[in-house]
Amino acid sequence: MTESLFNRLGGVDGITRIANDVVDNHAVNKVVGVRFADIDLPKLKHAAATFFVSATGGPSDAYQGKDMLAAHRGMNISPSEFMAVLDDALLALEKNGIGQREREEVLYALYGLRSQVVAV
Ligand code: HEM
Repeated sequence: MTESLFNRLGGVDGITRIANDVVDNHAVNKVVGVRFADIDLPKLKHAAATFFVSATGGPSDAYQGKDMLAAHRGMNISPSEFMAVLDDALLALEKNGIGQREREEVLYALYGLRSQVVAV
C-alpha cells in the first residue's frame, strides 16, 4: 500500500517547513503579497501547517481553524490570485525536495478547493 501523503511529505516536521515556506512566498508574491501585508503571519503559518497535516492524512484534529469557505468568504479572491497561491505552493514543494508525484498530489488537492476560495 502507498504510504499516506502526510508521511511522504515528511510528517509534521516536513509539512511545517513546507507550509512556512508557502506563507513566506505569499508575503513577497507580487500578485498576492498585499493580501498578507497586515496578517499575523506566524498565526497563519501555524494554521497552514496544521491544515495540511490534517488534509494529507496526519492527525485529523491538528487543524483547529475555519473551513476554507468561512476563511475566505467576502475576500473577493480572483482566479489569478488563486493561481499565484498555487505557484507559491509549488515553489515551496520544490525548495523542500518533494518528488514529482507528491507535488502533483498536493497541487491537485489544492486545486480541488478552488470553489471554496475564489469569489466566495
Ligand atoms: C487552496 C488554496 C488555499 C488554502 C488551502 C488556504 C488555506 C488557508 C487557511 C488554512 C487559512 C487559515 C484560516 C484560519 O486561521 O481559520 C487561510 C487564511 C487566509 N487566506 Fe487562504 N488558502 C488558500 C487560498 C488563498 C488565496 C488565493 C488567498 C488570497 C490571495 C488567501 C488569503 C488568505 C488570507 C488573507 C488569510 C488570513 C485571514 C485572516 O487571518 O484574517 N488564501 N487560508
